[in-house]
Amino acid sequence: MSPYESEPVDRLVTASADGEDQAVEAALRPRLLEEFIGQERVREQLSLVLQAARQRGAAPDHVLLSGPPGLGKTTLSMIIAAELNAPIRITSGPAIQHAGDLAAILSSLTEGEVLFLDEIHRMSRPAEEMLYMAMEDFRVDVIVGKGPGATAIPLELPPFTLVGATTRAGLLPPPLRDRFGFTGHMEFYAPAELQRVVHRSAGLLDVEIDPAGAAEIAGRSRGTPRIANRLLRRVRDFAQVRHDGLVTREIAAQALEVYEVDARGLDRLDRAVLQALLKLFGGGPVGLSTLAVAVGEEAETVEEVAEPFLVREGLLARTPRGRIATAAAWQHLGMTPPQSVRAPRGAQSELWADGEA
Ligand SMILES: Nc1ncnc2c1ncn2[C@@H]1O[C@H](COP(=O)(O)OP(=O)(O)OP(=O)(O)O)[C@@H](O)[C@H]1O
Repeated sequence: MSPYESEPVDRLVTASADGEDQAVEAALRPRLLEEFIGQERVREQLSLVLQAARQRGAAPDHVLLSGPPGLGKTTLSMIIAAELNAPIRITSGPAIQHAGDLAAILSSLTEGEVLFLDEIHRMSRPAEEMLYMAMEDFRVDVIVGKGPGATAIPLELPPFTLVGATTRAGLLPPPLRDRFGFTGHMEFYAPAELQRVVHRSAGLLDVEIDPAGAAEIAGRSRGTPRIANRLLRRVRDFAQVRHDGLVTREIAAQALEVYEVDARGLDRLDRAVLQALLKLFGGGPVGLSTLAVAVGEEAETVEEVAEPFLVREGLLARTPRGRIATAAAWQHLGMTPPQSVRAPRGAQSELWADGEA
């Protein structure tokens, strides 16, 4: 299971969508490629694929979108359909347990339709094998009956475009990966891009916000538009209830302090892990299970929920000897590392190369 998928959804900074997100997201999704913010490379590549297909009057190659949740894979798949003026059918790997489930979907597609298959890496093996043939030859063999009397009835499919999304392109079997004509790798968004996302969403939600307010929310959103949109909604509540509705830098910062999302996007659990590492273990190295006991969480929760972001932010490093805090971690919590840690020797020294003396 991916570290992303195992995140509990009750965290404000989780990248997975909860019920409220799903309801609001539909309204916030950009509809066309030119409204889609950031991901310049994927956008340019995709725009060429789509334009060429439109010129040829044919369905484009199948598209694979890979990257962490909440970066806009579903949104892009809808944009692909909109740009092609084609209908879209949305399903997901876990929803397709049997090859028959997939056969039913494929056989009801219309010509040129876009089929969006989210979490494609979680499809069952027989369905996956059926998909190979459907993608390549626009044909499936439907098996009728069981045992020695079973027969395969070939079924022609209209040309369609599969858009697969995965958080883990590496988990896809090569035969499946190879059948996509184009793979777009989605990256975390830069703060300036997220600021534009916040600004745009604020406009759609009728929230009055100034540029510094949008920047403040963007900086705490962990590079993820879904989180940016969620934080914006919480900040909007705060601005409306406690103030006059206008979101400024100060209001955004105050609101997110109430919700325990700090200036760098760390929440309570992330900070508890760092604090234990620094205060109880002098910055490490300390074993995962010891660290987990210190924060009163399961080792899996610390490893899969808190650590990926802390590692990505360069605040924590996983080493064979245990978890180590980096110079940036001490700095972030406003603490001075002990002398022994400030001048490390050997293997750890590169962790300090860009930190304070
Ligand atoms: N580039 C973008 N510009 C503006 N809004 C965006 C962008 N990317 C994502 N969003 C917004 O972020 C939210 C989440 O996007 P989306 O559902 O497409 O993510 P996802 O990658 O499909 O996530 P998951 O893998 O969890 O389904 C949506 O509300 C969408 O409007």
